[in-house]
Amino acid sequence: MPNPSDSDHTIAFPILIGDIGGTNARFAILTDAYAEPKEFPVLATADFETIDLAIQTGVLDKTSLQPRSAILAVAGPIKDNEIDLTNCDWVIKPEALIRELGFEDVIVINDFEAQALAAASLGQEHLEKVGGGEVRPASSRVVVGPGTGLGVAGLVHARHTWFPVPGEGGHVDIGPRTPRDLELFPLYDTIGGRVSAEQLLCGRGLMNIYRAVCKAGKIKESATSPAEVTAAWSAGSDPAAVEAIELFVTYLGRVAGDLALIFMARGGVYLAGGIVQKIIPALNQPRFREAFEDKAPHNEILENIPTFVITHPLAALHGLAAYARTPVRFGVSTKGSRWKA
Ligand SMILES: Nc1ncnc2c1ncn2[C@@H]1O[C@H](COP(=O)(O)OP(=O)(O)OP(=O)(O)O)[C@@H](O)[C@H]1O
Repeated sequence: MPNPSDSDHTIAFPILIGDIGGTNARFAILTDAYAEPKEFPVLATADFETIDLAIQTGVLDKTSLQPRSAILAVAGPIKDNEIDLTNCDWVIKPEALIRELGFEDVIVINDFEAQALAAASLGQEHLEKVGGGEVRPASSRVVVGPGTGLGVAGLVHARHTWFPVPGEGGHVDIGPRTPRDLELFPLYDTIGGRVSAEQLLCGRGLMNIYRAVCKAGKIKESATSPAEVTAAWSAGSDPAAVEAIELFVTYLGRVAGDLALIFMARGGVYLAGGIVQKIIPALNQPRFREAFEDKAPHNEILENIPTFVITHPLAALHGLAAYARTPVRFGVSTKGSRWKA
């Protein structure tokens, strides 16, 4: 049974931290609050039948350290004793991890909650600023990450503590705003009859935009994957790919601006995930910030909110490590998501 309370703020070292994505799982062990995490090679989730096997083979067999606790960030709803991951076949069974792998304490959190912890703890060297505005240190922040899906989390500062606010913000509606949008929106694939932000702002979403641009211009599609669209944009070899990336950053600016308004994120908006790291020059063109700031009557608020690309390659693990070192700094709720031996 998951522990019903979240009043216990001690997590015993060594602590295994893990970021379990749809495609990749990344693990590290923290031996104490001061040491750098010992990282292990990134594992492809498809290579292991279960997470237990991945932890045993990819981590425990490679070290003499026996972690006492585990903190795992996962994409998927955390409920019950069996946690189904959204984009891969693994099912996390914390009680089995305790029984079979010798953990005393297992905490499972949402993957974007981990990204929010990263946004609270990453230094300037892991952030690339896009546009103007300055961070107000104790103000709310927002993390938006186009990846396999569109992840969103808020980060609220109160009582000297950072509270991550996980949610399903990637599924908000996005509507047409320009004459070009009015041509393209009817061509976008919908979900349940609507264009949600995630329909446009993730790997699959980039393809959705690309296909619509090709269809509108009666152009033959040449790119067949998001990576091919960004490669063709970067090389300037396919005008449809160039427009698709321009629209992608415009829509990202629009949604990021909305989220900044919702959280009054004067502490900044942090763009996470693999895709944004590949399109930083496009984000630096004026259209991303123009869309972000185009929020009458509140343009001025948005002009003063900074936006950053998170460039740390293992940002979620970094966030988990910060939490593992000093859990009291973060108001992470473990109610119903913590299991003890
Ligand atoms: N070069 C690229 N340009 C644009 N999109 C890409 C590129 N390479 C991969 N993608 C797309 O990025 C998405 C994956 O995003 P990301 O790397 O952030 O992973 P994730 O959702 O966090 O999951 P995981 O951690 O398991 O990889 C996929 O849709 C993929 O097609």
